[in-house]
Amino acid sequence: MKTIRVVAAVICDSIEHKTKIFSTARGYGEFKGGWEFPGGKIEAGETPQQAVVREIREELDATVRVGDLIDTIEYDYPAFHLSMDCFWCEVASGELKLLEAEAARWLTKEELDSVQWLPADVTLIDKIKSCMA
Ligand SMILES: Nc1nc2c([nH]c(=O)n2[C@H]2C[C@H](O)[C@@H](COP(=O)(O)OP(=O)(O)OP(=O)(O)O)O2)c(=O)[nH]1
Ligand SMILES: [Mg+2]
Repeated sequence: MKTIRVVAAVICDSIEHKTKIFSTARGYGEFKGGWEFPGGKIEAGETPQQAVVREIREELDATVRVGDLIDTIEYDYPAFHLSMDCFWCEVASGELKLLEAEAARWLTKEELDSVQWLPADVTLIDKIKSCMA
């Protein structure tokens, strides 16, 4: 099965004290309407961290500071294997604009289960919860 290497930005209000997490609903394609973390495919020659910064500029028009790796999610979709590096991030400059997503929410720990996550993200959510205030 083909593996696609993806990065995801788990943007929080403050990496030091995480009370809210930014999530978006996909605006197009097979998973349209599913909730996820902004990001996308790593391009040739890029580090995962560089891919995060590029993707967030492309999708949200803002610059993020990339913190620690939270987890690498390995998940088998019917058509491909997903390998996704998920990083804590904070907005460094600019405002988050929805250039591709159809909706976005800042979710508290209690609200994290209130959206329909993409299947690969479900295990990540528990890990995120355990790191939030
Ligand atoms: N960005 C992102 N992708 C996710 C998450 N969970 C999950 O299963 N995926 C899957 C959906 C897609 O098949 C793939 C990521 O691709 P993408 O569509 O974001 O890639 P991209 O931004 O480079 O977009 P494109 O040019 O290929 O349209 O990973 C997630 O939390 N964030
Ligand atoms: Mg994307």
